[in-house]
Amino acid sequence: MTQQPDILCIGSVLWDVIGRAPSHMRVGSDVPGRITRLPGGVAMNIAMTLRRFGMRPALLSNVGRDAEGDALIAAAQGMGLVCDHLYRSDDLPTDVYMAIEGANGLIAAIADAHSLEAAGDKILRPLANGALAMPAAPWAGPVALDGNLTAELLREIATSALFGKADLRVAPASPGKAERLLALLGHPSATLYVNLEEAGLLCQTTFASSAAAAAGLIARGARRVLVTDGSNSASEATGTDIITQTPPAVMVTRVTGAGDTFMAAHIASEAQGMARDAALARACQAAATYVSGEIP
Ligand SMILES: Nc1ncnc2c1ncn2[C@@H]1O[C@H](COP(=O)(O)OP(=O)(O)OP(=O)(O)O)[C@@H](O)[C@H]1O
Ligand SMILES: O=c1[nH]cc([C@@H]2O[C@H](CO)[C@@H](O)[C@H]2O)c(=O)[nH]1
Repeated sequence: MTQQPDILCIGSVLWDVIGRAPSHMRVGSDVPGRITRLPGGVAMNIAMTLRRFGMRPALLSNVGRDAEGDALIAAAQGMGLVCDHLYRSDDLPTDVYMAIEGANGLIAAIADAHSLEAAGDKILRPLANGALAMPAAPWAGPVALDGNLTAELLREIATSALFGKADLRVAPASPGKAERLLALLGHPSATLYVNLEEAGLLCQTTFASSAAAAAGLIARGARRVLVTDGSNSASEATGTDIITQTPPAVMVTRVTGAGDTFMAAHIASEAQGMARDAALARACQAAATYVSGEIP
């Protein structure tokens, strides 16, 4: 039986292939280490985290009809993610992201999300054909949308009636793709989740604080934004005010994924009816707990 989701995660769902070595690495290094494969892609990461916070996300993406795709869907279903609405392409392979991490941090990464880009608006069919929604009754719940979609598709979403009633929560896929989100900046029901660097890229400037960045994005037409800045304060801004809070101090053992944890905790807190201050505090706390190495 198809499970009814309470949030849609739209964007990349792929395999992360991560090579990790304990040594300091540079261009051309060839060192012993470990290579692992785990479910990834921004939409998938957000969905996995939302699930931990008690929500029931459905994935909208392209997954190939290949062995990698079958294994990825089995992993997602095992975590309780709704996979019934994924587009399974016969000719587009499952996407993959590859990163090399040394003792000195991320050395380099390549995101091959070409199949998602090629699938285009086919991934959105369940929002029009009645499977999840239809033009006469558009999806009226939360949507976590990632910036792996092409700028063209993001522009279409920004004006589509299929998203006219949705509570859009938007995350960039990487600093390199941050500018794709410009199409959604003026969307009347979009909330943007960005870090300080991404806020600067969207506004073509640099900001000294999350509050300044949040104000800058509102000035550029955003309806609501949340800006994080690592251990420094995080801010939420609307057209009327800005609230700012400082995450609790913790010992950092991991950083990748902090932004996803912040966003998922914030969305889940609001879905549970928490007020703005409380939701921001819970998101800061959850992401700080995550970077400290614990599971929030
Ligand atoms: N050093 C830290 N100490 C405490 N909390 C932190 C630290 N780094 C990150 N956090 C928590 O995580 C949130 C998001 O961090 P950050 O701004 O680094 O996100 P990000 O750059 O999107 O992360 P990533 O891209 O690695 O997932 C912060 O608002 C904070 O709550
Ligand atoms: O362009 C992209 N870069 C990185 C990711 C994902 O983000 C995580 C790393 O920051 C990782 O899961 C990767 O798949 C993506 O989906 N698109």
